[in-house]
Amino acid sequence: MSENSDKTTTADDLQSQALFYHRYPRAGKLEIQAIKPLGNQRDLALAYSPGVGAPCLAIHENPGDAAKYTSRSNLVAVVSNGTAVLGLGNIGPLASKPVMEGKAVLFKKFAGVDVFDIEIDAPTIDEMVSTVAALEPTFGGINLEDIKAPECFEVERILREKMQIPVFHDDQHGTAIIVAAAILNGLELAGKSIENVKIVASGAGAAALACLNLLVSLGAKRENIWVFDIDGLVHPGRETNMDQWKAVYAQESDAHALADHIAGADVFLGLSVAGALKPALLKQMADRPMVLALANPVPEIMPDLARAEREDAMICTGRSDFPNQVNNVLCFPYIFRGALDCGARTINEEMKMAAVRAIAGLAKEEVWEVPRQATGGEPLIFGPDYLIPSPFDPRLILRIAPAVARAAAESGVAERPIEDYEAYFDQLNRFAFRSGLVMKPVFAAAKAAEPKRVIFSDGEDERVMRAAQVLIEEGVSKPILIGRPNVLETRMKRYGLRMRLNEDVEFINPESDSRFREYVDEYLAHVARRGVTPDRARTIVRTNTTVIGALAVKRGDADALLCGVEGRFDRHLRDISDIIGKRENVRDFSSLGLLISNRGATFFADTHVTFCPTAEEIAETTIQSANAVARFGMVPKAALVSHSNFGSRDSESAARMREALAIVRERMPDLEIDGEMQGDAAISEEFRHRAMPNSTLSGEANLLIFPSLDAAHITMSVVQSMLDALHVGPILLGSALPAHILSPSVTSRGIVNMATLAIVEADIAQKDLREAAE
Ligand SMILES: NC(=O)C1=CN([C@@H]2O[C@H](COP(=O)(O)OP(=O)(O)OC[C@H]3O[C@@H](n4cnc5c(N)ncnc54)[C@H](OP(=O)(O)O)[C@@H]3O)[C@@H](O)[C@H]2O)C=CC1
Ligand SMILES: CC(=O)C(=O)O
Ligand SMILES: [Mg+2]
Repeated sequence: MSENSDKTTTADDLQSQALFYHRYPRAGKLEIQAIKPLGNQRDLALAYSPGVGAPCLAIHENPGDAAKYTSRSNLVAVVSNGTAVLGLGNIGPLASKPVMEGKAVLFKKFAGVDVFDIEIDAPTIDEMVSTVAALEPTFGGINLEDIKAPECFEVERILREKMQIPVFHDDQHGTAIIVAAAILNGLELAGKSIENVKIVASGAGAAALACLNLLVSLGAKRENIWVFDIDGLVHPGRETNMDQWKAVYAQESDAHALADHIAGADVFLGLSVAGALKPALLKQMADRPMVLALANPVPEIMPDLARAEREDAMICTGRSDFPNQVNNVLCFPYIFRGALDCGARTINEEMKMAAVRAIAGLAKEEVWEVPRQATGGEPLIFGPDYLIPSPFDPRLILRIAPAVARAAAESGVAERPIEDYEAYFDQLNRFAFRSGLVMKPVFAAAKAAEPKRVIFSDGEDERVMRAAQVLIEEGVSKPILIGRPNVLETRMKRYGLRMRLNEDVEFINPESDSRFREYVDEYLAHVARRGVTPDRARTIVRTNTTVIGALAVKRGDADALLCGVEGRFDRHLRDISDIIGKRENVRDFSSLGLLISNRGATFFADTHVTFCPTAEEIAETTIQSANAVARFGMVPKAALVSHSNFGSRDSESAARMREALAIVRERMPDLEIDGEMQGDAAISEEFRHRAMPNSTLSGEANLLIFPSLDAAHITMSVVQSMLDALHVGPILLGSALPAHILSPSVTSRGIVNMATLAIVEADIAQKDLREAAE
């Protein structure tokens, strides 16, 4: 089978999967949701007549109040007349709807911006302008989409003049911003200057001309730019298919084919149609050429064909299945986020330039938490295959939105300039990383903590190494990696990490460490009477990195241990138990899982250790869990959950939960707790009060204690999947010194969270020890 037929099969698969994706389980990609309660007569009276009259009159008196009382300031219209839909051409407004719904989803997911997609049957400039201008009362901004050139230029110009809210033609300016960022970074790598490069553009439409205009304002020379459309070279005196916007780039020549002018080009900019660049032409381009084949969904040249012709080319497409996705999705959600948040009246040149700089700069920062599919699994390090950030980089919003809002304020177009950029950054950070709010007090405590040394058993794992880099940069921890130094060095280089062995990060080499003999002796002291011979102990201490890490913590060479990225939970727990042991007065270990979702933070116990705990063990887990919850700066509210609701069943497990409640009440009288109760009663006070009006638990429980490991683990994993929640944990409870067993699916961010928590635990443990000694 040839390479081409493989591609065809893949393309066919994608088409049918895309149809399925759009059709099931419900047609389309989005819905509208209410964000205020509407559960009773009172709510109805507030949301609708008569209450709704109050905000209406307030807005009538002061139109600015629309930002306070309606969704307008977070609402954007994605408007298309369907005349240039992707590279599919003039397929009309109805057929454009999947693209516009798609843009709406991207706005929402990537930047929290609400969108109504509006497909209008308005093929002329006048129809388009009068329809869109009339929408101003509804929206905080207008994103024009897939409107063909040259009409789009006039539509946008007139609307910008008429409207007091941002009007932004995404295919022009969103594309131009990303293209500019990619080209600036690519030229930097090639050691070329924008003033000198030759640019050949295929396409003279909305996207291509806007890109060229922005490149010119960044220093590119008009005389170095050659533009081609359906009729070939845009040149003076051409009578057909010309307009004033193309004419700006007209170049004198008798030869009118792209093939006549590609020689020596440093940049090919394709914003036209599939297959517009013939592979053989690449041979004539300059050294280290940039090939931006950005037509969607099929580019001007497929990257594998381009690569086959030119090893040294830097290749970008608009697609997510190749490296360097130059697509306006990297821009439009965030430029609108920044513009809406400061009440910008427009999106001006200063704001666009701020976005270019923010995106170009982000590509040079270290990457530590971005899905790899986008680059086919290759490491994301600034270079020819990583000129711009991945669309999934959560930092895009953090870099672009504040830069845009600041530029809006400085250029005088912000109605509500951001007053506190630090608070604004925190707000965006919470959106980008849902764990932000919950983890904030833990990070603050870890930064202030004295003990800093977290030892990582899986020191050679990429996620661990990336997490170590972040921990160093954030000043949270001084990581110790268990790993072979040559492997660590090679991987640091491969992942583009700045940390240096022995300078920023210590290591223990399992194959050779001067402390080996002492570690073996220490290990034997713990396990000699359990059938472990000295020979076996030597082998274990050389090969089992959890044992090495636990020994380091036990001996005071490290303050906390993180292990478990590979291997089974119970085996890691056995090693921790053998070497570090249990805290005084604790019968057994247990574990706590934290889920963070849009609904907030909820803890689940015991998710990993004891299959069917006794009442005594449940009580112990509850008390330890409540103390752990308090470390997050939260007041624990515990529910002992069961199939039984306050004595409604007399089963063995319900009785165990009741017994556990009595023990906890005696040992920790201040804890807000009740049970046994069903899951819905734990979450809803209303349900709880129906069964138990005098419950000693108020509001929503944030700590759910289960009667069995099965129940805890299954509930947590189902809730996590259904709510798309972030998991922090498992948090090991009962260890004499801080140690946690990560799960094999943990992310770098998850490791950072757990290491931070371990530092705080180490700090508390060491303070307790000092107090006890005084
Ligand atoms: N990656 C990204 O982020 C983006 C990609 N795009 C892609 O860019 C392309 C153009 O979009 P847009 O500018 O909005 O559309 P327009 O309709 O405004 O422009 C299309 C341009 O392509 C030209 N063209 C058509 N066929 C050929 C050909 N065979 N050879 C050379 N030029 C040709 C047209 O020529 P003529 O002027 O003679 O009609 C026109 O200038 C689309 O494929 C779109 O998907 C667009 C925006 C963003
Ligand atoms: C990406 C985009 O907006 C387009 O291809 O039209
Ligand atoms: Mg588009």
